[in-house]
Amino acid sequence: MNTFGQWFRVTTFGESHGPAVGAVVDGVPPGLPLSEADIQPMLDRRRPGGPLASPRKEPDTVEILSGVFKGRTTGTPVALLIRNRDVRSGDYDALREVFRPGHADYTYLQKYGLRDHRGGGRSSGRETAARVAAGAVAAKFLMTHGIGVTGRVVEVHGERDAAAMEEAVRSAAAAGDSVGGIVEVTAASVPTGLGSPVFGKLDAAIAAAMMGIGAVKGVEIGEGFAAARLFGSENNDPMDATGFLSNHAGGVLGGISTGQEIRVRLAVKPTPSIAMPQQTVDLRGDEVEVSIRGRHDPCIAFRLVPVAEAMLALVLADALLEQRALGGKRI
Ligand SMILES: Cc1cc2nc3c(=O)[nH]c(=O)nc-3n(C[C@H](O)[C@H](O)[C@H](O)COP(=O)(O)O)c2cc1C
Ligand SMILES: C=C(O[C@@H]1CC(C(=O)O)=C[C@@H](OP(=O)(O)O)[C@H]1O)C(=O)O
Repeated sequence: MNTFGQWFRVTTFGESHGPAVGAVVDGVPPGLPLSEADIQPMLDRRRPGGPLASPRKEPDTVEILSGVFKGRTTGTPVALLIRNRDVRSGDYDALREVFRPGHADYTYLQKYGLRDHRGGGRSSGRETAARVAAGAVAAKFLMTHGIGVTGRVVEVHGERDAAAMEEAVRSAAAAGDSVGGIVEVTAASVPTGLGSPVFGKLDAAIAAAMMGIGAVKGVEIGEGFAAARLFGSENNDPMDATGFLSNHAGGVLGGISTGQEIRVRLAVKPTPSIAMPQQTVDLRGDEVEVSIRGRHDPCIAFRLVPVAEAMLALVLADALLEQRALGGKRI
């Protein structure tokens, strides 16, 4: 069973080098005003291009195929399509029989017994375009409850200053290498009472959603790992008659939202596909050296910000619908 996605449900489809990627969003309440213009800005923030990202030229134009009539959702599945426009599968010819260190090539073959070697296929970061489109629908629904989700890169390769972060990416790319970073995503004006105390914990749902994004290797909520080094007196959030006096918990206590800002941090690993020579094996198990050409992000953290926002929006939309359905405190 999924930890989230029981009420506001999303499936994505498509491969990086197929004709399109897309999403089907089920459970969107009827009557929500929705058009492509609500979704496109979030996709524009995610799409490849620019000095710090893959040079693949994808317009990432979204089409709404169903679930909307006269500018409002009908309560039926909302299908979203994004066509792939700049596929260059020849880049992967030399990798047909080789496992890229750090990518999903080896494990995918172990699981399915076959592999779409063209750009990672289903394991490509390209799939996140579909999630962002779905997340934009969730964000639109959350807006009707006054909830807003925003993210930012807070660190790249240990650097926190914007210019130093950019330089870290540029110099790694110039050396044929890549760097990772930390992304923070927050949700404001979340009502109290979302989530459940045991299996449907809101923090567990958030962690599962974030870990479900490629290249994410760690998730923290509130103080996260730092809490392990604090005293209880430092980590607790005392209350007075006006409410909580601090937010070390990151907006969730006992699996249920406190009504404070939800604060999540993601550790994003360095991009696996790098030009620098690396040791690996081929399909026969023979040792080979691989140097990966093609169009890759030298740092995924910047690309991941709208994806993390989308995932948090999807979890919160799901939790809101659950709260409505279970007839708990009225929201
Ligand atoms: C938005 C985004 C962009 C990505 N861009 C690249 C890329 O250009 N090259 C690459 O090798 N991996 C890229 N990745 C990472 C791989 O998709 C990911 O590392 C791979 O699927 C293995 O999964 P794992 O890192 O979660 O174990 C990207 C991931 C995301 C979310
Ligand atoms: C295309 C996108 O990112 C891609 C993610 C990716 C990977 O291996 O994850 C590899 C690269 O693509 P290609 O398959 O063309 O080599 C990136 O450009 C996108 O985000 O839209």
